[in-house]
Amino acid sequence: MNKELPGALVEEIGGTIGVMEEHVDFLKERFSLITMKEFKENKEHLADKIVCIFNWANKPDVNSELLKALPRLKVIASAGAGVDHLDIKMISSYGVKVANTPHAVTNSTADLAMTLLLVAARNFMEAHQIAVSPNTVRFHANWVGGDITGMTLGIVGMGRIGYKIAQRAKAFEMKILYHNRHRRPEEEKSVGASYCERLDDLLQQSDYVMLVVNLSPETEKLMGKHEFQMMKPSAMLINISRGLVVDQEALVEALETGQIKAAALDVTYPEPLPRDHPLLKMSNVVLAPHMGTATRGALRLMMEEMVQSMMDAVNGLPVSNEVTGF
Ligand SMILES: O=CC(=O)O
Repeated sequence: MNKELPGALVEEIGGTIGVMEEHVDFLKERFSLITMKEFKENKEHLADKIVCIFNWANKPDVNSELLKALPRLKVIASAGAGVDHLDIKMISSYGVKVANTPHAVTNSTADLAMTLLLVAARNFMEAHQIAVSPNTVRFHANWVGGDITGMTLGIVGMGRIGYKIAQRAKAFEMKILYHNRHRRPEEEKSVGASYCERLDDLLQQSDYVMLVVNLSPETEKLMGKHEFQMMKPSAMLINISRGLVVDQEALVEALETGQIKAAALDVTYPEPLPRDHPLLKMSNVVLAPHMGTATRGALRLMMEEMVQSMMDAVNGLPVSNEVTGF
């Protein structure tokens, strides 16, 4: 460990949830790294750690015990936009800031949102199975899908990612509706979107409903029985936000009873779903393993955004991307 550099606690180096191998040198040039495993084995290393890096995917257990062991800790840098895995109030009671990476993830997540929309709309999963089957055929009615051009996309949550999705949808010549806490006049104008103050209005008119909100007490189970009843039977739900934004039992029922046509989900609860979960067996469901940010570019940008926040904290500057308002 290089004693000259500020100390950083990281979950792990390499592995599936750790700092990617290709980012290790970049980090090591700036910080003296210690992993959680090393920390657990030898706690006295910790006292001089002033920053932490965590990946939401590991649902890191940032508890009082850890915070007490890090008396000089200034900031927890969390990869990704969502911070629902961290108890920010509790963390800030220790004088520690939390920073996320809201800019790094916008394009990759918006791209995945459109991927899910296209894959579900065009019955791509089934088409792929037919294409690779030994008994493949020249034409199959099951791969006749829904249209995109001219159809209505309802975006629930017009933040950074929602807006990027709207830009992509505009290029696909879709009609765009959005529901958001606040109206976004400039964004509306630039993509030709219409604001729906009531979520029900958006649900009733949309052919594709895209969930892009942060998970919070206000948005938990935002989509329940009533909301599915509001949707068109021909409509599809796409969720790239957090699983808990949807009442999953109500979703299963809506899919089983034909209240809605299909769902494409990057997020569920829990993740991954138990292997006997009904959503895994439905032909009108496309599942991805929570991979909105999983591109090389986004991972690199996330690391850069986290390092910026950590360097700010080390240098006593206002911390970039500090998460406030909890
Ligand atoms: O889920 C990924 C993120 O929060 O960016």
